[in-house]
Amino acid sequence: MGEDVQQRRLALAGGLIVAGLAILLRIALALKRRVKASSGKAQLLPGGPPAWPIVGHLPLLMKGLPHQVLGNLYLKEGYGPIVGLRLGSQRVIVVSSPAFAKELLLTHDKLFANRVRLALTDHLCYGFNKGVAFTTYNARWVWMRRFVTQELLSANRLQKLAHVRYDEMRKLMRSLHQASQGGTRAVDVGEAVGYMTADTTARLVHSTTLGEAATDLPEIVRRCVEVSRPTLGDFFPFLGFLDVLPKRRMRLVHDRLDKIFDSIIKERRRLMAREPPKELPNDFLQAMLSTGNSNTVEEEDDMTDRDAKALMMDIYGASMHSTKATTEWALAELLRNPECLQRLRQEVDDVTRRTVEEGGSDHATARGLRMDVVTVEVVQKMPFLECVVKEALRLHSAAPLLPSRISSADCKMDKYFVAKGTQAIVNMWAIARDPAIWEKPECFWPDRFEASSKMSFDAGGQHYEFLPFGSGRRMCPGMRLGLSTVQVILANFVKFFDWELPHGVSPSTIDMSEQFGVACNKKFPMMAIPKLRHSLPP
Ligand code: HEM
Repeated sequence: MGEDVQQRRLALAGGLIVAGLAILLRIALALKRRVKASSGKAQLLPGGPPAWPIVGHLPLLMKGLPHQVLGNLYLKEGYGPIVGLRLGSQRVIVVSSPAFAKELLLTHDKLFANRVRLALTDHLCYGFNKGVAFTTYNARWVWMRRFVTQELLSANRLQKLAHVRYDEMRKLMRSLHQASQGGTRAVDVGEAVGYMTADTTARLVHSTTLGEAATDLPEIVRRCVEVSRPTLGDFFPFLGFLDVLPKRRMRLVHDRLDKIFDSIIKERRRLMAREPPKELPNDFLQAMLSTGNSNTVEEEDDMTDRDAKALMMDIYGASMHSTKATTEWALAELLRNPECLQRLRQEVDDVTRRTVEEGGSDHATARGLRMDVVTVEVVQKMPFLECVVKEALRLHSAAPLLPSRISSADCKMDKYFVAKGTQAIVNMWAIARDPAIWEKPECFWPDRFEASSKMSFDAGGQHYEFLPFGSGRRMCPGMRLGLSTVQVILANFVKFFDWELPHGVSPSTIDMSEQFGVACNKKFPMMAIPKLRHSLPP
């Protein structure tokens, strides 16, 4: 008993000493920054609301969804478009204007091209500086990113694999029709789209569906989202050793995913041992396993099985959630705005009819694809659809806070001094709702993006008012695939189905609350009843 009390006292004393040293270190570093700022004739960053001792501005984030709380500092509480905050022991700048976003993502792009190391990178994924999403800016990342862009996401590659996307589109429509029992029951549209994007990604990456490798996929995806929350160590790295439980939970999910990826790779290696090279699938997995894989050494342009698994994890993680979230939000906005839905339907019907009347001059026919599914080529002729998707991306960015970056050297942003090791967050949610930039910012109004309008931005990362795919070196490499997938799904949804809301729900009562997570999703699933307009493609 006595020993127990003594041990607790020792632990408490140890804790106090660590906290005391941390505070002293913090004061010393703050003084050093002040000296550096004044010697370089720069000013210190404007601060946010008063910080709490030790935890800094962390309690602020408990007040609501992080993008909204941080965005409202600028939009409602009179703080500037750049503020310096302290989240735990981490220095963070939050940027809420296109001008500062440009300075960060263009002027200082290289300096801020490093991602932040989090518990989930080490325990759910395959570790920091593996794969392509959670890495510093280094030669290996440059090679990996080029590899993903060329072997998976190039226009040529996507064109060759178009049939996969249309197959999965047909499957999605059949599954919705079945689940709705012939148009009589409401279905969870986002969930169905999520599985469709998972299976499409799987077939693009390794030519088999995920369902074939993992029957418990829905449960694993749910667990992935649950365990991806920030941990104590993300804010206080020196306390990371206390994250025993969250790390254990991440590990358990990681192990289940690892088994699936292992089985996919093993199966391919068996095939490689059996079949001549020309009989093997010409897919991304094959490209990864053919990089001169020594499986032990890590050369810059070589890939071990672990690297291949890390890349698969990143690609699934980055593509599934954001594509699903964007499609679900866009459909929810269309159901809330029946006149937009009607206008979109008119466009889809007109363009598809014209394409057929023109004798199937559409590329799809030339390549032997069925005309019945609206294809990527056909959606390119639908300007209103493009505006609808952009407006959904503006109001409901899958990443309302662009994933944090961390600076590799001191720099100056405008007149402010930003120290090496500062994390930077661009708040797209705030920029998208700034009435100084957007007329009626809260309104779903696709026409604002019309070609003749001064807001006819594309999403390619050059217009800092509108960055749904980010910008600069770390910009989303899957933009082309993500955008066209959302467009194709929506066009087919309105072509083949009339959409009704469940009993008791009207357009004005659809709940548009957000849930912050891997992607910013609808808090409540979009339930709707799909009623067939045309017979479905076989
Ligand atoms: C509508 C769908 C999508 C949206 C809204 C979206 C959005 C984003 C955003 C905002 C980023 C962060 C960019 C930055 O920090 O500047 C990102 C990164 C990334 N996205 Fe996407 N994305 C989508 C689809 C896809 C798809 C289909 C893929 C691949 C198959 C993909 C792969 C990636 C990867 C690998 C990264 C990390 C890039 C890096 O750190 O170098 N995304 N995405």
